[in-house]
Amino acid sequence: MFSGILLDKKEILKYYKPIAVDTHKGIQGHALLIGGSYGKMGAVCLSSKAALKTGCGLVTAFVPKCGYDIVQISIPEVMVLTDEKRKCISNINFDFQPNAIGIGPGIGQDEVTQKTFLKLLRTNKSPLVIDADALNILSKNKAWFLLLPARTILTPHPKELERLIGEWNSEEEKFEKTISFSLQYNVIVVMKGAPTHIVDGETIYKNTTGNPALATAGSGDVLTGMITSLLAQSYEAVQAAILGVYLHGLTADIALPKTGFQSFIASDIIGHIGEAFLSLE
Ligand SMILES: NC(=O)C1=CN([C@@H]2O[C@H](COP(=O)(O)OP(=O)(O)OC[C@H]3O[C@@H](n4cnc5c(N)ncnc54)[C@H](O)[C@@H]3O)[C@@H](O)[C@H]2O)[C@@H](O)CC1
Ligand SMILES: Nc1ncnc2c1ncn2[C@@H]1O[C@H](COP(=O)(O)OP(=O)(O)O)[C@@H](O)[C@H]1O
Ligand SMILES: [Mg+2]
Repeated sequence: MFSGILLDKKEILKYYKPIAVDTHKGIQGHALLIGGSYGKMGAVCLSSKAALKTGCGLVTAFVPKCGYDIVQISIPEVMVLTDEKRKCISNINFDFQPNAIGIGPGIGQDEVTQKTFLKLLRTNKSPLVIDADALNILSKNKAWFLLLPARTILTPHPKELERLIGEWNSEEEKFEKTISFSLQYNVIVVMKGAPTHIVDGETIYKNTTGNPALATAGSGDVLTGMITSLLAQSYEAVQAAILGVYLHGLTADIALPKTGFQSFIASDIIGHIGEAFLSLE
């Protein structure tokens, strides 16, 4: 029997903050999405667009040089900073203080990318979401776990989770190991799956939205953008994770009668974020 907290609409409305009438883009949060590499620029495009569509005022994407035109043309609302390298990220450098940073979608695991990620971990002052290849880099360098800022959000799928915490022999052991990891490093783990669980120390949240339509490329990249956006809008870390996961799943539930399971793609998640928010009003 599940003994944690079920994430249904009633629970979500405890955290959800409607937009203030007098807000403006300058106080609505500035998210920085760091990712992309040659052939995987779509991942960071999806994250950045999802961040905007989840309500933050400004979004900047930091990408390798080859991503400049791709991001500018596919999402004109997003600002772009580029690395000096063409195909991968080697020197993360920006001259503003983001309200939240999401790193990992499509970033690859090149040696130079690993080095600059380490530098970011040592110097960063913004709330952080770590996904995809940034998680895989962490798994290859487990000593870096100690550098994770308190309340960092990690969003592994089951394979990424296994790389982080090692194998498990039962569901129970998987949760025990994830809870220990979360407690030891004071981080929040979004255990993506069907369903997704969010582990914050000994508290476990179980999501109630979502369906197999989400089993499609880029679905997690979108989630990273949504959670980073909420974090940039001043939601506390676990609340950003919870609300992001709930809304992400809800988009697929809303879209399903129109798209069916098969034709739903990650861009359809982004296309339905508005309806998901409206259902909370
Ligand atoms: N359009 C794009 O640019 C895309 C880029 N992507 C990027 O590609 C890189 C590699 O990510 P991947 O996740 O594909 O590669 P990984 O090697 O991390 O994960 C794939 C492996 O995990 C297993 N796996 C995934 N979900 C699972 C689940 N729910 N249960 C059990 N096993 C599961 C798969 O069977 C496979 O063996 C990342 O940087 C990611 O962001 C992907 O997100 C796909 C789309
Ligand atoms: N059968 C399913 N039911 C519900 N959610 C699913 C299902 N399959 C995948 N998802 C969700 O889709 C997302 C997949 O993330 P991920 O594997 O990182 O994708 P990608 O790396 O391609 O962006 C997660 O949020 C996961 O919970
Ligand atoms: Mg992923």
